[in-house]
Amino acid sequence: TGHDWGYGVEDGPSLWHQNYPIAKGSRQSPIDILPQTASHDPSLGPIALKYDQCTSINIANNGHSVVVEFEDSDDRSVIQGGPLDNPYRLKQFHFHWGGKGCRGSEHTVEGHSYASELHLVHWNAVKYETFGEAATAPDGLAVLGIFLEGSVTDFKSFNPKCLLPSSLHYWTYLGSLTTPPLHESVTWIVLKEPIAVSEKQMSKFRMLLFTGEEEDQRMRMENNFRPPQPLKGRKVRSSN
Ligand SMILES: Cc1cc(C)cc(S(N)(=O)=O)c1
Ligand SMILES: [Zn+2]
Repeated sequence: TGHDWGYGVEDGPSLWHQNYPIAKGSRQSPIDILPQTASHDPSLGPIALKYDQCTSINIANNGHSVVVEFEDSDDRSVIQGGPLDNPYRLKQFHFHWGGKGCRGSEHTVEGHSYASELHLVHWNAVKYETFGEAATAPDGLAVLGIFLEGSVTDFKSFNPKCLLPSSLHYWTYLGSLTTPPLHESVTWIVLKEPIAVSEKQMSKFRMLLFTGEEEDQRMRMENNFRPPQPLKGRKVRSSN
């Protein structure tokens, strides 16, 4: 029942290639970002986020993370600009985090991990009919990655608009979903500036539970992050 993969010793990231051979593909995510080697591309314009009319539908523990789904039947909540050729529609957002301390993000910056990473997932509704179809297309998805670092502040609500840092400077590269099925369909846009969350908020993530094979095997949901994957010649570009 449920998924044939996880983050444990028996089913973790190093074993995913057994059921998902693309795990050893040429554009896998996450990666370790090296700011010095990221080529500054003046043709990369700013990203534009239109989340004002966003309508969240539900929040759920999908056994691997906490996910907030959005109504995506029209273009009311979209990301555009930057490396994207057209608007991509907000579908959901979710988080990855560690068990304690500052490990937990999926992308790293010169080997530095953050406590958590927020992924705002968008799909190319101009070229594709459904999210499922877009999720298997090389230009089908755009995921906005935002680092969360522990600090003693509070953040008010999960409206994605107020989850954004002050600067929208970013790195961008072509990659994949970071959990199975690991489709190589994602244009990653990772913001340089993290947002601050309090240890209290982080502890709330850690109270979420993975759904075990047997319902009574409720394991603590933590360390639901995949380690950095080989760059395999890819270029990471930096906004101005
Ligand atoms: C399997 C999967 C689905 C979705 C919508 C998003 C991801 S991720 N972590 O790459 O943003 C993974
Ligand atoms: Zn994710």
